[in-house]
Amino acid sequence: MREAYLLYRLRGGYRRGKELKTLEGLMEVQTAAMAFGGGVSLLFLKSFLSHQHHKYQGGGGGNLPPVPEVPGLPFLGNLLQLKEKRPYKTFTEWADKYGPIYSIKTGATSMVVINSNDLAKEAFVTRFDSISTRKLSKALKILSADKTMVAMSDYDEYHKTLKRNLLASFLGPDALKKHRPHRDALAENISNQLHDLAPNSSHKAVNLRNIFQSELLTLAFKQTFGRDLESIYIGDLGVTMTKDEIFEVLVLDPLMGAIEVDWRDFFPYLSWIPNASFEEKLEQMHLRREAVMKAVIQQHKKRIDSGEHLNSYIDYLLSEAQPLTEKQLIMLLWEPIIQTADTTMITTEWAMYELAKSPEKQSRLYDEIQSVCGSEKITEEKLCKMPYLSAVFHETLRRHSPVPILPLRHVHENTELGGYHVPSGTELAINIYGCNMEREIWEDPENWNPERFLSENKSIDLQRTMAFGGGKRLCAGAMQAMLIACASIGRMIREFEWRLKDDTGEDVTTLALTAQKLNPMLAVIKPRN
Ligand code: HEM
Repeated sequence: MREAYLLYRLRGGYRRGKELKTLEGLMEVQTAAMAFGGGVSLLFLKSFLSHQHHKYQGGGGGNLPPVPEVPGLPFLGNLLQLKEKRPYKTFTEWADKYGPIYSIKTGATSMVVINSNDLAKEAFVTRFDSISTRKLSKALKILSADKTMVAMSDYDEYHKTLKRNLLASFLGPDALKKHRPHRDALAENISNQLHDLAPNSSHKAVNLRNIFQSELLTLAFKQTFGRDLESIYIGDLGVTMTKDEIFEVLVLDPLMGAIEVDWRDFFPYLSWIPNASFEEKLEQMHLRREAVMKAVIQQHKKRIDSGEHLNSYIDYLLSEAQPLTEKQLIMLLWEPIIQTADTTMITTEWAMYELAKSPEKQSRLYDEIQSVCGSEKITEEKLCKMPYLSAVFHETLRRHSPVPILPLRHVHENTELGGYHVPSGTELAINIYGCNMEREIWEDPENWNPERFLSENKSIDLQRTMAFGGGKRLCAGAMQAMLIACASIGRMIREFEWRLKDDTGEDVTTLALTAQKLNPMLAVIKPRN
């Protein structure tokens, strides 16, 4: 068994501290393009330019002007200008120079980038019918099992059915009520672990991420399968995996895999050229995830066959939903696990980082909690009475939007945005980070300042900051994320005083597909009386 496990690891099973590859990987595109040689490049350049020319002259645009272009290079377009690991920053800088909507070329693909709230709303609602599909990168195609999940599917009947299922059993108001004991257990467990660590935290700082992430995974398993999972034998791989290892296969690997760059994404007409190492890496990731999910599903199918039913997503999908293929079942059960374990943790960690950095704001929040709860526990019912806590949550989503660029949308018929003609075949990037940094809407946007939401004098709706997207593709888990993050932040501030272990100034660097803090927050915590 141990040998099989070692063999599996050697084949690339787990890699900690692996090198990040985002658009930095575009450098490889340059190398690849050079490798094809000048003659070939010129040939493609000619066909590329003629294609672009026809697109912009093509029908459907009426008299509307084309979207302003960011100047780039022939053939490569703007690829080399996107080497920065955080393209949302580059997009936002370009918005200052070229306006809130512009078009860029990533190789042979035209992409329109939107950086303002009004334009995003236009794309979410008014023009949605022309922009409701997705054209996935090679990596996302493999990892989403070719759109077999809610978030990556086109907006069609399949998507609507899946989203309905998810809301009915997992994330809608009734389902959230039923899963309440699991969220309460999460808050309780985090509190207990922090109390255990507090006495030594001035020597050994507390890494909230480790605790929170593991509890979120527990929650995700309870909601998806009815109970937590400590370890499991994976028949297809011949190994037993611990919870940490399962987390790596189900959450960390796919998050990293999703940002792997295959140069053929930028030059679709070169798709016939093999890129075996890329495909093998992603396929391995997919197979490992599938093997783990299959093992867990098998275990629970046996439970259900034996007559034991639990309040869980798998019980719902197998009894109430229309029949699903094995591939669909695997993907639908995996999706909320990765979604639960990632963005809520990112938001909570950023909020706690900002509060630990700012003793006055921390005190203000503590005073609010005390005045509402007195000697009683914080419960979800009391959250609506705490406007400052809500403001902390929304300001964190604004300043540190966990999904800084929405998954790309595909324009499938000629349309318009902001008074410009956008031809069919264009990719659309909605830069949520850019929208949340828009100076006309947010004063001093770089500054994390929850007070800005208090002056609004009205309740804050979940779409105020664009962090959950909008329209028909609005995040299905927004309410769950809000409940977990607010209840946990409230409880952690109520029970402890937080300060950063090393307050060495701003540390707002991010990592990966979602805007995870690059360096985990390390804090010293002191129990309050
Ligand atoms: C703070 C936490 C979260 C943030 C900021 C967030 C953000 C987002 C964003 C930006 C989208 C894309 C919308 C689009 O493409 O237009 C999305 C989609 C989605 N999210 Fe979340 N999310 C969070 C938590 C969750 C949780 C906890 C779940 C489930 C357990 C979840 C489930 C989904 C699903 C299913 C979709 C696809 C919706 C669709 O395509 O119709 N999210 N989320």
